[in-house]
Amino acid sequence: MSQDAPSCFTANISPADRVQVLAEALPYIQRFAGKTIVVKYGGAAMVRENLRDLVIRDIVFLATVGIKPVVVHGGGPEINSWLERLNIPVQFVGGLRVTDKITMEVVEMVLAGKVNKSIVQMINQAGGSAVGLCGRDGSIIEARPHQSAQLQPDIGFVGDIQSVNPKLIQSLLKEGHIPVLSSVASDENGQAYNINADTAAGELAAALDAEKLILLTDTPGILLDKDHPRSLIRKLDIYQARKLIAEGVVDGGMIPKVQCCVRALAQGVRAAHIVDGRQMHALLLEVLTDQGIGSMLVASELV
Ligand SMILES: Nc1ncnc2c1ncn2[C@@H]1O[C@H](COP(=O)(O)OP(=O)(O)O)[C@@H](O)[C@H]1O
Ligand SMILES: CC(=O)N[C@@H](CCC(=O)OP(=O)(O)O)C(=O)O
Repeated sequence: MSQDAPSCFTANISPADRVQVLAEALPYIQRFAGKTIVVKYGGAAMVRENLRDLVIRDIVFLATVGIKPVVVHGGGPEINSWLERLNIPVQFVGGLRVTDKITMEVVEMVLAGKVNKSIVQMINQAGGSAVGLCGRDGSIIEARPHQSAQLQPDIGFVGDIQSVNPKLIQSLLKEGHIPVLSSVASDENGQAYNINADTAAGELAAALDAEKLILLTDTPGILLDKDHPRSLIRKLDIYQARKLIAEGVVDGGMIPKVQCCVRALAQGVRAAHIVDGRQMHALLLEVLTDQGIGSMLVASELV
């Protein structure tokens, strides 16, 4: 066994058990083969090296068995670190980065450049065929100023999504590539905008009529009490999700995640999942097991 072999093959399990594991995954592989799954890649799964390798391999695994993963990535911490190096202030309002002209340039260089290309390289090295894009490529995402920008003009070039044109992504999927998208987009005049990566993933999932939207993050999922990991809510529908936001149970960075799941579900995505990217093989556990992991949001509990 080579040193690079996936951990599930170097773990101390017998060949018979390995075959058993694959046999149990088969019904899920058959169920999702040919279906699109949008993965928001961020949080610890992107920052910690050991987890990064596993997530990348999981993505390549899904593509290899005929499922169509589309990766939308974040990179907030990487942007922060470059802004600090350049002595540019880092500021957030309501979870969104205040993005003036120079910050926008750094955001684009970091997200569409460094982060995007390093994910592409890792996927290719793991045996997949990744194509890196940002919202500007093929006019995939058209942006407009964030809706609160009129009220808070100094939030700068933060964008909302005006429209999504999924054609380029669909042709890449057809050819067996793994699209990797950063959430930089432009408006009709070519002005660049910085869009929250969760929001971009949700809208893209809707435009692609995806089977699943999976958001990898740094918590077990949606918690009833965010300080108690055991208070995980396993399944909820749009109405319950909205209620949790209104009651303040869901706050901070979890708000845009839950909101983008709700919007994706309302537009026809079959299920949205908020899962713990710190857990090894979180993606495969979500897609290829009955119980899944994390929180699953559906349009209606009755479905
Ligand atoms: N009800 C909740 N359940 C889980 N996390 C919550 C909840 N409410 C607020 N949060 C916060 O949301 C954070 C996740 O959002 P964020 O840090 O923006 O994630 P990412 O960096 O993966 O995009 C959690 O670390 C937690 O502090
Ligand atoms: C408007 C806005 O805040 N954009 C985000 C885009 C990147 C992102 O969303 O990255 P994470 O998923 O790692 O947080 C930012 O500038 O940080």
